[in-house]
Amino acid sequence: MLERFRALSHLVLGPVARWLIRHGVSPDVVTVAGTAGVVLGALICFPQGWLWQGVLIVTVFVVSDMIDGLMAKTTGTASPWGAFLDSTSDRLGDAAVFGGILLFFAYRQDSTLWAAVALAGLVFGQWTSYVKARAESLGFTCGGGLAARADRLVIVLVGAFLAGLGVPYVLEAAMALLAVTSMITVFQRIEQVRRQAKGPRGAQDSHGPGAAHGQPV
Ligand SMILES: CCCCCCCC/C=C\CCCCCCCC(=O)OC[C@H](COP(=O)(O)OP(=O)(O)OC[C@H]1O[C@@H](n2ccc(N)nc2=O)[C@H](O)[C@@H]1O)OC(=O)CCCCCCC/C=C\CCCCCCCC
Ligand SMILES: O=P([O-])([O-])O[C@@H]1[C@@H](O)[C@H](O)[C@@H](O)[C@H](O)[C@@H]1O
Ligand SMILES: [Mg+2]
Ligand SMILES: [Mg+2]
Repeated sequence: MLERFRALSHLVLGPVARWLIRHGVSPDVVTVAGTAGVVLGALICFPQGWLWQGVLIVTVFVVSDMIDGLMAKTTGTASPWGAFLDSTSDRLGDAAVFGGILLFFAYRQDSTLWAAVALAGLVFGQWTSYVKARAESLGFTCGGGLAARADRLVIVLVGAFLAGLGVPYVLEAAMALLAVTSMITVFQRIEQVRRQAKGPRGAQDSHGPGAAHGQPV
């Protein structure tokens, strides 16, 4: 849903990207540093119960994930390596954010139930991304759906921020929403792939999806 704001985010973050480029910073450095910041911020702050503080730190670093690609496109250095580094780093950052919230529920709230819901949000979120990555590796088109990554991050971060300010049950509601919407997104994406695979081209065309990779479709 938030994907439509990508152009707007480029407009807002353009000056930051150009400043970093002028100072000789590469997109890969921004990707790696941003991921490290997300991981450290989430895993240090959330299990301690420092929720709003953790959200502010994580938000600063998660925004760098919009800046790295913008820098690469601005300098004409966008590459398959950059795409690979960016996507695989995102998985680690996401795991730290949801893992941090899981540890918060387990150790600060003593709630196995909500820790399990956070785990479900983590698993369905990573599954969503994997479905897209695997589908694209087989030559299918796949993406979008109810809760893509930016949507998932905004839901968990807004929920944690408000919970940190003392709003009751908002983090629980956010985690439940995430678990459900991410699961729906998995099925939406699987259905996208199934339609292509079982359609006339996917089933019959030996030059269609999957053929180039020597994989069964
Ligand atoms: C008073 C103070 C209040 C403070 C309140 C704080 C509360 C904070 C709460 C929430 C904020 C959360 C914000 C988080 C937004 C997350 C957005 C996000 O995840 O963005 C990531 C994606 C970027 O995706 P990706 O990495 O795939 O794209 P890139 O552009 O990087 O391109 C990748 C290609 O680039 C090349 N490449 C990359 C790297 C590299 N090293 N080399 C390369 O070559 C390569 O070709 C790659 O393929 O961004 C998006 O998806 C864009 C859309 C996101 C729009 C987000 C808009 C946020 C909107 C709302 C925030 C609501 C806040 C509400 C606060 C309410 C508080 C009560
Ligand atoms: O698939 P998803 O998680 O909703 O959203 C995202 C993809 O659209 C993007 O291509 C990739 O770089 C990110 O790491 C993330 O995976
Ligand atoms: Mg990025
Ligand atoms: Mg990314």
